[in-house]
Amino acid sequence: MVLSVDKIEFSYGNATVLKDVNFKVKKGDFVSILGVNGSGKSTLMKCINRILKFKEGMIFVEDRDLKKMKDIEIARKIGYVPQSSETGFVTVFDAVLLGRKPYIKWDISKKDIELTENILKVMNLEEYALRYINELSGGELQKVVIARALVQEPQILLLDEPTSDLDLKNQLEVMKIIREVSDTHNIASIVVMHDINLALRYSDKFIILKEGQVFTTGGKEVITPEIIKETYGVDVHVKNFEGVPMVIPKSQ
Ligand SMILES: Nc1ncnc2c1ncn2[C@@H]1O[C@H](COP(=O)(O)OP(=O)(O)OP(=O)(O)O)[C@@H](O)[C@H]1O
Repeated sequence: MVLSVDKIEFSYGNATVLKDVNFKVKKGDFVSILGVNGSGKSTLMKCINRILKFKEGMIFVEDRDLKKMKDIEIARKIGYVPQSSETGFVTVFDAVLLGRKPYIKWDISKKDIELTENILKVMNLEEYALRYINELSGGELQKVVIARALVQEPQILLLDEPTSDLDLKNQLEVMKIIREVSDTHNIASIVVMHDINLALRYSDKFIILKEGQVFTTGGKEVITPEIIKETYGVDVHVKNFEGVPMVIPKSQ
């Protein structure tokens, strides 16, 4: 297991947002976290990256206790792409290269440059390399932020709604890249998703959060009309299309 989340609990002040959250993730897994707005998905991602400090429970990254890890160790092992992207007066190349920061001692190495060039190519961002990131569209910027997390060569990649700003082509492209990176580099990707069908197409494991608790977890088989109704309060059909289950809301 590359990640074990063991009975964690988190509160903002008196408001408990995560309760008794338990799950395990293996190398190479592509896990989608689903749940309604406010169910605790982003909070969970921030606890795994130790941006937020949970009170109860434990998180293990491989066999290391997250609470005892140094910041640099976390930065090397976990890549995190938050929901909202920042802007700034740096080029796309430099913004992606910044992902190598946990590895750079004195100077940027040939490997840092090569990895940056390679990921820009893989993500079709080469032509933007010298553009300033504040001159990009929301979708282009999103791809840059994902490229920066990938160049970090993490063992765990946390992505909070990575496709929310992207058009259809880029949604598919980004999910395909994340899937390929998980497979070829054996990275565990944990992705907060609102688009259940996109999640079903690329993920092999699902964690559904409801009111801060794991409501259900498992493979594609957990996505049933009953579970969707109980999670989102919506009546749906789940139909197989070209071998992939699809969630289709019933007409109201
Ligand atoms: N900084 C904060 N301080 C206090 N409460 C917060 C804070 N951030 C989030 N919350 C609350 O915690 C709960 C869970 O929020 P969180 O952002 O984790 O949900 P989410 O499932 O990611 O939602 P969404 O799908 O809308 O992004 C919500 O009720 C939210 O209002």
